[in-house]
Amino acid sequence: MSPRRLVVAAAIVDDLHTPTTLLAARRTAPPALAGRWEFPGGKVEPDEDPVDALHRELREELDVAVELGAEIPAPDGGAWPITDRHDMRLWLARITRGTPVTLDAHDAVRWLPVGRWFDVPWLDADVPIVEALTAHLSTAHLSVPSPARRTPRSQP
Ligand SMILES: Nc1nc2c([nH]c(=O)n2[C@H]2C[C@H](O)[C@@H](COP(=O)(O)OP(=O)(O)OP(=O)(O)O)O2)c(=O)[nH]1
Repeated sequence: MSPRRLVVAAAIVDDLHTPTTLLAARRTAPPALAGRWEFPGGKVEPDEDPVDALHRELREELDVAVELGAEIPAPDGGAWPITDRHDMRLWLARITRGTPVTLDAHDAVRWLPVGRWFDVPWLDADVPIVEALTAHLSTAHLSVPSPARRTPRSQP
C-alpha cells in the first residue's frame, strides 16, 4: 500500500484576525473534481518543508505571496483526512504581494464574504473544514479583547 501523501493549503482571508472575506478557487482537474471549489494548495514534495511547499504552491497557482496565520487543525489535532490517500494541513493566510490570478489549476477564484462561505460547491472533504474555519474565526474574534469588554481598573 502506498504511503499517505501530505497536501498543504491556505484559507486566504483579507485579515488574519477579523476576516471579512475568504478566497475559494475552482478546480480544473481531474474531471471528477473539476468545477468544485477548494483551498488553493497542493502536494508536498518528498523532503520539502510543508510551509515552503505551501508558499511554492500559492506562487505557482495564484502568483501571490502570503503571510501565514494560525493553522486550522482537524478535530484530533492533526491533519485533515481528505481522501483515502491524502491528508491536508491548512493555514490562514493573508496576501502580501500580488492579486490572485487563474493559471492551470483553477479557472475561477472568488472572494466570499463572511456568512456566504457556503455559496460555492466545495470539494466534499472541504465542507467540514469550512465549518471548522467558521467556528475558529468566531472564537478568535470573540477572544480579541475589545475596549468595552476590558475589566475596569480598580480606582485607588
Ligand atoms: N489543493 C487542495 N486539494 C484538495 C483540497 N480538498 C481536497 O480534497 N483536495 C484533494 C484534491 C486532490 O486529490 C489532492 C491534492 O491534489 P492537487 O491536485 O491539489 O495537488 P498538486 O497541486 O500538487 O497537483 P499535481 O502536481 O499532483 O497535479 O487533495 C483542497 O482544499 N485543496
